[in-house]
Amino acid sequence: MKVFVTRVIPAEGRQLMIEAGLEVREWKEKRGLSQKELISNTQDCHALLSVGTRLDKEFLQASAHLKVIALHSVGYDNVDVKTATALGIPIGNTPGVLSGATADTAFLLMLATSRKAFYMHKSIIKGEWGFFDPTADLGIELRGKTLGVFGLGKIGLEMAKCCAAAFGMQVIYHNRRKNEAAEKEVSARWVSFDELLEQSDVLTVHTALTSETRGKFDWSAFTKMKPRSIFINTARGEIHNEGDLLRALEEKQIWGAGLDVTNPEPMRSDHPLLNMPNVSVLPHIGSATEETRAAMSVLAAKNIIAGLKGEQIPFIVNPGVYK
Ligand SMILES: NC(=O)c1ccc[n+]([C@@H]2O[C@H](COP(=O)([O-])OP(=O)(O)OC[C@H]3O[C@@H](n4cnc5c(N)ncnc54)[C@H](O)[C@@H]3O)[C@@H](O)[C@H]2O)c1
Ligand SMILES: O=C(O)[C@H](O)CO
Repeated sequence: MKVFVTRVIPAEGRQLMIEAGLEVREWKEKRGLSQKELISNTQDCHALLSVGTRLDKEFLQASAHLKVIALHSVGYDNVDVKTATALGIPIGNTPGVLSGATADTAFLLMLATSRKAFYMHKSIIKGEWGFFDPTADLGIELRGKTLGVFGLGKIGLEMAKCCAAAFGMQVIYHNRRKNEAAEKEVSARWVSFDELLEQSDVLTVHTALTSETRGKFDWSAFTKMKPRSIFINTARGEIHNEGDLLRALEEKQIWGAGLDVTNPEPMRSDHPLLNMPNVSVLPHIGSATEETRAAMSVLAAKNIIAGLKGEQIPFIVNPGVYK
């Protein structure tokens, strides 16, 4: 049986599929696939392993013969899951194995932003390292401050643990429902969304992108935050409104921001956020460690192998497909 893979993936996952007797065809070009290329490459395949490729209704309807689709990500906001379920196609993702690496990225952005690290690094390259000025380029300390987590799930909990252990930060969070197990692990306290905005010194976003979370951090939200607070988003760029974030920083409604995700991606290289001292931006590298990407490829391969054997896939996004 044949699997089409929309990017070259780590050897660990590819090997697992080859050992299971599958023919693996990877898209090796250094550019994304067009919709037409995606459809034509998938036509003679039994499964698709998708690395960040948008899978919309048109693609799924043209590829209804697929026995399984495995995503090389935990997020599945770029897939029309409803259509896949209606067509009987199981969709798999890679939860858990990337939580540590992604939380590390949020922690890195928080610390880098609080000390203007990216901006100061650029100032050396520009030849601006002058005399020692005790009043210039000052950051904000994190010790004992309040961390607000929007979405205390797997990644949010890892971030909360890091912040509590490293800086003794108190953790508050907002989920639709309380996460009592996580509350115990980091002594977290549930608060309303408005209280999260009003009380957080650092507010870090870790929800999926859904119709409820899209655009949640807009002008109205930023104006409720503390003037010396830092906003971190490693979840999805569409959860914040980038124009409103820029204005909130320019008008000092908030102090700083750290982003691993932007809207759109890639961010244009002359975006004004990239020149602000209190802003740190990374190009969506949350899960980008050798260990994590290898583990993600293995989970995706396990989903493909199980799906092609006609078994229930181990990491399923749409369990309704089996009912
Ligand atoms: N930057 C990256 O490279 C990267 C890497 C991995 C994941 N992500 C993103 O992070 C997201 C979270 O991943 P996870 O594994 O922690 O997921 P998770 O399901 O374990 O956690 C998400 C949490 O958000 C909560 N939540 C959902 N909707 C909510 C709402 N409307 N209001 C408040 N809380 C809500 C859920 O209850 C859950 O606790 C993914 O969906 C993905 O978009 C980004
Ligand atoms: O959702 C994820 O796993 C990351 O954002 C990679 O796409």
